[in-house]
Amino acid sequence: MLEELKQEVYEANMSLPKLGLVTFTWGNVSGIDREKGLFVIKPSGVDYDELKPSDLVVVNLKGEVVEGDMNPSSDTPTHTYLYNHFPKIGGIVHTHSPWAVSFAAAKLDVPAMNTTHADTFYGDVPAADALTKEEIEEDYEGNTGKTIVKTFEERGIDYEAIPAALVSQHGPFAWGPTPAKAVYNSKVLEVVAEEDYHAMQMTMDNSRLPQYLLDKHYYRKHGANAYYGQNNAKSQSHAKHE
Ligand SMILES: O=C(CO)[C@@H](O)[C@@H](O)COP(=O)(O)O
Repeated sequence: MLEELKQEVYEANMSLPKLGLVTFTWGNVSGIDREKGLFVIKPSGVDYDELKPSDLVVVNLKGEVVEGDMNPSSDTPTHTYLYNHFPKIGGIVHTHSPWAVSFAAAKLDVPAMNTTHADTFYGDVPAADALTKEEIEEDYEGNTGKTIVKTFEERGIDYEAIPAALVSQHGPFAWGPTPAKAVYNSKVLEVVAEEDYHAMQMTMDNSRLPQYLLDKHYYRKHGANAYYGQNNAKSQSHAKHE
């Protein structure tokens, strides 16, 4: 079942160690077949150098395993929630990449401080609200997806214009129309998080790009009426820093 999607998701998973985004077995990539309502995800705890396309687990949008001998990633409930609430995404990546995790640990947005950021993210990448003790005890992974979606809804952020979020004290989730694009967005996030950290240390400031420069770079890559957001879309987090 879904052999082509398994190959695509396998290749996306294997690009994570090549891009320096994962250590050991940390991280996972999934991809969805929207017509079938099924997604494919990395099995939990499997070393990347031992992973095979046939190991990937097929899961439905209730989070139930429909095919696979291994346990799906422990983050499957988060992927499930995001696929159900962000209907235009086709792939999701979770990593523990160190610079993005540093911002997650500090519960800080990754600010849109440079044009590399603006080429991919139309504003600050938000740190989702930290889960309460009750939410963690109730369903940590499921509520992780919920806090990401709730943060985007409350802050009025277009999930296609800013295809990533930080889960406080855990790490980044990134997404896109395909698994490969989700991996690309995950890597850009790690690069700009490191750049921001150094800029903030040197200037003790986290100043933002002016809106016109954010527009110029973002829409140069995505087009005036970008699939990703609308011409005048402003992430709430960016608007407040103008
Ligand atoms: O952080 C955690 C577990 O605490 C996970 O995101 C990470 O180890 C990846 O887990 P999986 O191997 O995908 O189950």
